[in-house]
Amino acid sequence: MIEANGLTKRYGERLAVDRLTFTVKPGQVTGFLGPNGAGKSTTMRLILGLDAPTSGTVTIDGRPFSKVAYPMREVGALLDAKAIHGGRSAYNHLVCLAQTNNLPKSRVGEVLDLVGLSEVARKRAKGFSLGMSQRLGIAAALLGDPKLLMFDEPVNGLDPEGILWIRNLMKALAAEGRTVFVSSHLMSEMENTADHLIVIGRGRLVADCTVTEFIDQNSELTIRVRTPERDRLAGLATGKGGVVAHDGEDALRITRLGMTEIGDLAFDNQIRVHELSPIQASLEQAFMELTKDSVEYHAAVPGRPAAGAIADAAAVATEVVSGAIQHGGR
Ligand SMILES: Nc1ncnc2c1ncn2[C@@H]1O[C@H](COP(=O)(O)OP(=O)(O)OP(=O)(O)O)[C@@H](O)[C@H]1O
Repeated sequence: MIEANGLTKRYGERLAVDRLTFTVKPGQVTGFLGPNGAGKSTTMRLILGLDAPTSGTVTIDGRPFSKVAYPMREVGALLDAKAIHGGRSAYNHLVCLAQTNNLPKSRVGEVLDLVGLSEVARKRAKGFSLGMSQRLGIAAALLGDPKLLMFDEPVNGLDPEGILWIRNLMKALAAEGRTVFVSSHLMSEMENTADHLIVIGRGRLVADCTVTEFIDQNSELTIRVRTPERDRLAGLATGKGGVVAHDGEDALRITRLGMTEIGDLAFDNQIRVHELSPIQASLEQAFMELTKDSVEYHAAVPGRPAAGAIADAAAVATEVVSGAIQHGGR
């Protein structure tokens, strides 16, 4: 279990991590989400003691990482896949790690098999593609058979087969009762992998909830109605407080009114309805909506104010949303 309490990291003027308090529990995959520059890697480095917090604490099973007696047996981490000695073979790289951490050499063959690198084990790591390096990094993380695993953007550089493989691996590790903490800036990836989500924006906690809660709290249900009397129904729905948009010649998209209300409204006014269907926003849309104000770099959009202005104005909105979610989600 990872417990962060008021965790804060400042680099000069930049507050990279801002009073983060959260718990990562065993037996499930916890997705750590946030747009680029949100503070995910910094938080992971703080957990692993690679950087010291400016204030606050973070512990692994109740102890700071520096007090963990056999680090590789307790925590396996993949932070930067390319941070390996390129002149060594994959096999030698893992053997060195095993020896310096008092782990049996036999474990090297096992993890190479597990990540599918046995055939290239004797090749130098500097010739490895990013995907192969990711697999080698995962092999190193698994070497000590640790009960806690942390992966920073593990699907980077992996092809679709590799992505599916790592997704299943993370789920299997969690099913064995391990704590699995994985960062990504891609909500679509986490939607398929994580049970629980910790979302940050500009270093601050934005959401701490299950995937289902996240969708429910951050996406508005839209109802699509197809009717030959589009404009009459639009007027009636607006009168009832609905927010209405046209969706082609004969259809509307309505929010703020439920499906039953819209159906009854049409029936009471003898309007024929040819389709009445719910459209739930995807997790990706919910995530973009929630964090749009806390991304570090915005691409310029013609006709819109400068990125800084948008980000500043909306940082306040993010705080409001954050409060609502944290209180509503528990
Ligand atoms: N060593 C450092 N010195 C100064 N600033 C830093 C340092 N490390 C990170 N930062 C800044 O802290 C903020 C958070 O960076 P971090 O890499 O933790 O974000 P991230 O969520 O992992 O982003 P990404 O998805 O792009 O990797 C950024 O503004 C970054 O520029």
